[in-house]
Amino acid sequence: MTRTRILLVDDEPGVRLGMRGYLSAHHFDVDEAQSIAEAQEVFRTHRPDVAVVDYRLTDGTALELLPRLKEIDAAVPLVVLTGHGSIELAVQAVKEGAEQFLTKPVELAVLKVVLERLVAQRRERQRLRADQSRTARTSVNPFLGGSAAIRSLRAEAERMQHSDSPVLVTGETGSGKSVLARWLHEGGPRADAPFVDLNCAALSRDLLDSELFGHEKGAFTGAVAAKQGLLEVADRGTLFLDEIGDMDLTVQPKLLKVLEEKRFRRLGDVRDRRVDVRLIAATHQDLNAAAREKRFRGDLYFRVSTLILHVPALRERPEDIPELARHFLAEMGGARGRAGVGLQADAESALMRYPWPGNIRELRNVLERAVLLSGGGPLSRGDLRFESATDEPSGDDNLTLEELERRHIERVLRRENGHVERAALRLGIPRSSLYERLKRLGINRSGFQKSDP
Ligand SMILES: Nc1ncnc2c1ncn2[C@@H]1O[C@H](COP(=O)(O)OP(=O)(O)OP(=O)(O)O)[C@@H](O)[C@H]1O
Repeated sequence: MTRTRILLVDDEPGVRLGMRGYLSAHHFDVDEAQSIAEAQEVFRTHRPDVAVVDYRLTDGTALELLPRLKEIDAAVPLVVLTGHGSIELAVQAVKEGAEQFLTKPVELAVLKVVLERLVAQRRERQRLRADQSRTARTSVNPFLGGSAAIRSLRAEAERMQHSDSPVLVTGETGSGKSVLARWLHEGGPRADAPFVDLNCAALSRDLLDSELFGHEKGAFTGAVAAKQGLLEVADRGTLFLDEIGDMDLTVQPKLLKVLEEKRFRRLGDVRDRRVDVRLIAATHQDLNAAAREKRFRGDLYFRVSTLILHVPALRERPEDIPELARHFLAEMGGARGRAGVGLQADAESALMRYPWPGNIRELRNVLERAVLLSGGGPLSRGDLRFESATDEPSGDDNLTLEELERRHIERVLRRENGHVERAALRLGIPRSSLYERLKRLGINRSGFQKSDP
């Protein structure tokens, strides 16, 4: 459970001391301010979860302070304290944005309950906002299968789950990097705070900037209202940056600052805000090479790759495929009222031999299509339509060189509709040499010419 930060605004040091002592003993982190000016400064930089404001301050009243705090961050609940228990003041304070009104002397146990309730409501709102920023997903077990590769991934991931250091998840597209990131969050100490998921490749530089850091009203044309960035939404939780290798070079130093100083600035703002997030980044690229080639900042690379988890490609762990396939079939069959769709032996071995360039995502798609199109009963090899250009399982390891050569030439001829010159170009050999091989291998090129227009 992450600790709750409270800002106490009161001009009497004795009152602050009493409240601070009680709240600190009950696991709150307390910041203090004694004037309107100081309160704004501390509120902006320390990002409290709730602010408790005494009505009367040396340089004004809570009614002046509340709108200014709301302007800085409207999501933070405000509690107003007064020595004059007047309904009129309460109404005014609520109008100015106070969530709660308490009369002095405050019963500390009551204050604690009020604060806890406001914080719980705020976190729930944050969580809802975070849910909207990503496609809804349900928890998925990233370690299905018993291969040595997946067992060792699990052991490493378990060691990292309770750390606060950034994690870089590497692996081919569709191998389950996002699933692993979510698992790290859900089993870790930040699980009750949001998991915010942002794909750096999907957004233009400017959009990424304003999505991540937020902006102030008027920061650019069209910024008609201030907007919280996803960093703020993820405060206390986990920020998952997918495809970090595609993050624009101008945005990278700002992210580095967040990691090093736990501070950031909204676009158009003049001051920094504090934020506490755990970063998990994912990439299918070789980020180290990108850093060497200056396509990615070296200092950011070192920072995000403190811990690295590599998700193995599916073809490197074919023994896990039957279990994954059964998992998907049970899920899909259940959703379509066709419980227990099975796999025939020939289908299972075809799945295990196919190279899966799109990894688990592709496995899921192939099975989904097969379940939709098959007539019922266990799936056979004939029900499976593989997506890659090599529409056959490769099983290359068991082929002779001659057979491999034959298959490759046939594949290229098929792609080039039997056109020898183009096929020779693609194979990188002279046309005469391709004719010679066709003859030697007994391949009839006319069989690859498409008769359809
Ligand atoms: N262990 C798993 N069990 C069940 N489904 C999984 C598993 N791993 C991945 N998937 C599913 O496969 C698909 C791809 O997973 P995910 O998005 O995590 O991959 P990725 O490596 O992040 O892909 P990309 O590089 O394209 O972002 C998703 O639909 C996900 O639910």
